[in-house]
Amino acid sequence: MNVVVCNNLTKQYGRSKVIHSMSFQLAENKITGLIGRNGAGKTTLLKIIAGYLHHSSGDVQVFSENPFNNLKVSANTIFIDNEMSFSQGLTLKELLETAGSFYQNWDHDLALRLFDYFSLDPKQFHGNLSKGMQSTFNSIIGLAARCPLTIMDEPTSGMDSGTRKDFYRALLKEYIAHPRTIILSSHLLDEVEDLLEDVLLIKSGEKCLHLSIDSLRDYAIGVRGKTEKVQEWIDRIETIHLQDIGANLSYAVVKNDRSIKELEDARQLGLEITSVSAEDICSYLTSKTKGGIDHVFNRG
Ligand SMILES: Nc1ncnc2c1ncn2[C@@H]1O[C@H](COP(=O)(O)OP(=O)(O)OP(=O)(O)O)[C@@H](O)[C@H]1O
Repeated sequence: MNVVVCNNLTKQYGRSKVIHSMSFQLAENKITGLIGRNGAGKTTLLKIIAGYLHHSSGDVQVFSENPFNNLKVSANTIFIDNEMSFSQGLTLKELLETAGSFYQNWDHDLALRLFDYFSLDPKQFHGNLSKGMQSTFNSIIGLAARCPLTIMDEPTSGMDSGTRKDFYRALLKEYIAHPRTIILSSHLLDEVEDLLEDVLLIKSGEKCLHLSIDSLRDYAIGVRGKTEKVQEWIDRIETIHLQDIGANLSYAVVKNDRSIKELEDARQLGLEITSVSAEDICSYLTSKTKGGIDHVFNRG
């Protein structure tokens, strides 16, 4: 069953279109990484799915219903981000106690254990926490709520690296013990790669790729060698990325669908064929130019 189905989904803020005719489905009980650069439209898309924002055209269904202001969707969904606001008069301990009444699968014992582990002060107020501690508290709510659809928008924002690792480990353990549909947005695939089953990569409001993490790891190959040989080899091949890597040396990334003959040609030209990390593939595919930042410095 698909928990989220989008067909030609579009969102405009005034005249500015920020989600362009996006179509995809998210299956039940999978962890999907929503990956994209700053301003790609991740938060907008997640807020539409969570029912916080109206879409402009196309169709979006969550649990088979339009999510906007929908009771079924809000009862089954939690949206965690760093703008979450809580009752200012309540301490963290009181906030945890009241959270139980909002979420039907709330695990209070888990919330308390995580709260202790991350050394949060029960008498503290949410507004007085550091940015990283607010993210930690929000994430505890997100995990303990055990909502069938758990949406986390940059959940580790502000957390130190140890806390991030602990949080992702807690998320994985929770997910294995209590499967649910999780959407996790991040700029950094590296950090979440081992958790993910699927990746939805977006660029400037458009879907770039939606595939399993294994397929993404296998999506492209790199070739490196003398610039003229690299140029000769990629002559009729569409490149994903092309970069100077030293005096008369270049590195090109192409889709991993070359024929055996083409790969043999590359070896004959003295080119080295390498794998490309999933993080690099995402970075190259979402770059504004084929040469990345080097493009800014190459004026010739
Ligand atoms: N309320 C709004 N009114 C007008 N434009 C908006 C509004 N919210 C977002 N945008 C614009 O929509 C685009 C997508 O923003 P969004 O916050 O969804 O991206 P994002 O991928 O989450 O970015 P980041 O990774 O930087 O948080 C950006 O160009 C942003 O300026």
